[in-house]
Amino acid sequence: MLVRNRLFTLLSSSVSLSPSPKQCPFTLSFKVNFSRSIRNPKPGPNPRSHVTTTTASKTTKQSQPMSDTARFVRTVLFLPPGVDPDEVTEDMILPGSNIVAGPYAGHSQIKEAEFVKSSGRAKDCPKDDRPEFAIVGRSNVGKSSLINALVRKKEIALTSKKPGKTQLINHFLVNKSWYIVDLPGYGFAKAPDAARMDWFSFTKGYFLNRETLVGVLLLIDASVPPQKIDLDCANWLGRNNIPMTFVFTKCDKMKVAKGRRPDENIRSFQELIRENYPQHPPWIMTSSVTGLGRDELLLHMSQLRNYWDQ
Ligand SMILES: Nc1nc2c(ncn2[C@@H]2O[C@H](COP(=O)(O)OP(=O)(O)OP(=O)(O)O)[C@@H](O)[C@H]2O)c(=O)[nH]1
Ligand SMILES: [Mg+2]
Repeated sequence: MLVRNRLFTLLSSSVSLSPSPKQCPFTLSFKVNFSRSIRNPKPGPNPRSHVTTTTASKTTKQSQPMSDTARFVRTVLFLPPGVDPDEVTEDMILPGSNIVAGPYAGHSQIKEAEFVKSSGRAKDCPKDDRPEFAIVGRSNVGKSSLINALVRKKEIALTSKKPGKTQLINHFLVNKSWYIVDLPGYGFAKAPDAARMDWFSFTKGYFLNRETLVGVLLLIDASVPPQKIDLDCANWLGRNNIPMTFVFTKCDKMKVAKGRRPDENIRSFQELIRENYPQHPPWIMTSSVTGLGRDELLLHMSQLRNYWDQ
């Protein structure tokens, strides 16, 4: 019940949207099925791997009535495999997120990270079987900065004040066992429409064919109000059943244009997402400047990875 109270406060205190959700041009026209919240888990010996997924429809408890709290928890929180919604307690929720830590959360520290290669096309990407996470978002949202913060190396991924720095698919090998992938940003403000569309044709092949993609971290700039292009991207990923985590960046920026603070922008974004997703995708607040959310995000990635690895 504690869980319910805490999240209810978080969501019900949403600031009013401008424009309101009903008039909002960002409203998505479909409901996304997040049943594949974790992509391509390898079939394995773990007896729990088939019991609980994040979808109610797949659990063995389908015929039992669900408690209000369980229903609420399922709608608002991200439940990783192996977690019973009736057993979620407040201390299982990672701070600054809606993510529950489950039994697959494990070793998450990064001991070593190295740049492996840049690829111009999906078919040129590394061909081994290691799981990977793609970092996606608008130009200048902080993708390269987040990678540097995660691996605690200042310049492993090149950052720039000028949007459009990252132009290729860049693979970074972590602990010799999994990849972080830095992708070019979309929606570079000064690019003509044709060039913006190129982003989708460039990355589409990667998203749709990359068998080892565990999930996408979709970065959203928390220092600005919700942007249509971010919702379009989430929309596209959802429609294609590509599991995503919303990673809110720049949460340290308290002095922002138009007077809206990161927490207000995040609530607005969540409100728009909540309208259209039967189950809320995982989200987390981060700052590459202060390190906010770093350890929590790594733990989240560890549980997705470990489940995938079964
Ligand atoms: N205050 C603040 N600034 C940030 C944060 N993350 C990134 N920045 C700044 O935002 C700018 C863009 O950061 P990048 O990491 O290069 O962004 P990107 O998404 O990789 O950009 P492209 O490669 O051009 O798509 C840089 O000036 C960063 O210093 C953050 O968490 N807080
Ligand atoms: Mg970059």
